[in-house]
Amino acid sequence: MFSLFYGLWKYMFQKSEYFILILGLDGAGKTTLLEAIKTRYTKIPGLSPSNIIPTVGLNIGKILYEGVKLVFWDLGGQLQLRSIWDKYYADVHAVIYIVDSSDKERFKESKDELEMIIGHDKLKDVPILLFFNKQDLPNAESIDFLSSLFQSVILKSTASSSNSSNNNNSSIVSSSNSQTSINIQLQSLIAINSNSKGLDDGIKWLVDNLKKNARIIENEL
Ligand SMILES: Nc1nc2c(ncn2[C@@H]2O[C@H](COP(=O)(O)OP(=O)(O)OP(=O)(O)O)[C@@H](O)[C@H]2O)c(=O)[nH]1
Ligand SMILES: [Mg+2]
Repeated sequence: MFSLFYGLWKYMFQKSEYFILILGLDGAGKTTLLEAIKTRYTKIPGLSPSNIIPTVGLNIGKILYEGVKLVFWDLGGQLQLRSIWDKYYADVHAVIYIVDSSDKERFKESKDELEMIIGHDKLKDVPILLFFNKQDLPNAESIDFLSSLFQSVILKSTASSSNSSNNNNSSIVSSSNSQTSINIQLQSLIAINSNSKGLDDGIKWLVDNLKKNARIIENEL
């Protein structure tokens, strides 16, 4: 009986809370993004980019956005730290994946990591926000170029896709077979600028998707 009332109380009064994992190669800008999110959406500003050092453990940020709580987990991207990424997969509602748009030598490495994420069993039905960061740099590749480069990973991961669409910075790829469905948004970003439109657009897309259809994580019940 108690659990019934508790469930009802939770449903009526508690704000939804979503966990979001921030992944990407070392140096892509994950922590810079996390700090920009704090600056943009909370009253306490995040660290300035000059005070950010490479991540070894876990950085956490929490915000309230349009009535929902978002908890961001930022992990280190160095090769030897990537083996712990998947320990978090079962506990997240969404993934943000960041690419350094100027690091041409590592696009292949970044694509390979993204491919593993998209294809991972524990991340089925989880929305993925793919940020092409550092768009302020003169040697950054264009969003068109990066979109077609990364589109191949997305399509490969959904080999049985029945339908895909692409407009400007966004790409929603879906499949009639729910086992291979994927919901991914491609978005430009300048993480060092906490007021960038890319940041706003990306977070809005994420929250809209979570509100519509977030997966249920068992140990939350
Ligand atoms: N120009 C420019 N530099 C950026 C941007 N975002 C991040 N950087 C720089 O990229 C470098 C790496 O940023 P981090 O946020 O530490 O990268 P990370 O992905 O957290 O790296 P790890 O913690 O090692 O996995 C820093 O020197 C940042 O200032 C951006 O939008 N533009
Ligand atoms: Mg970091």
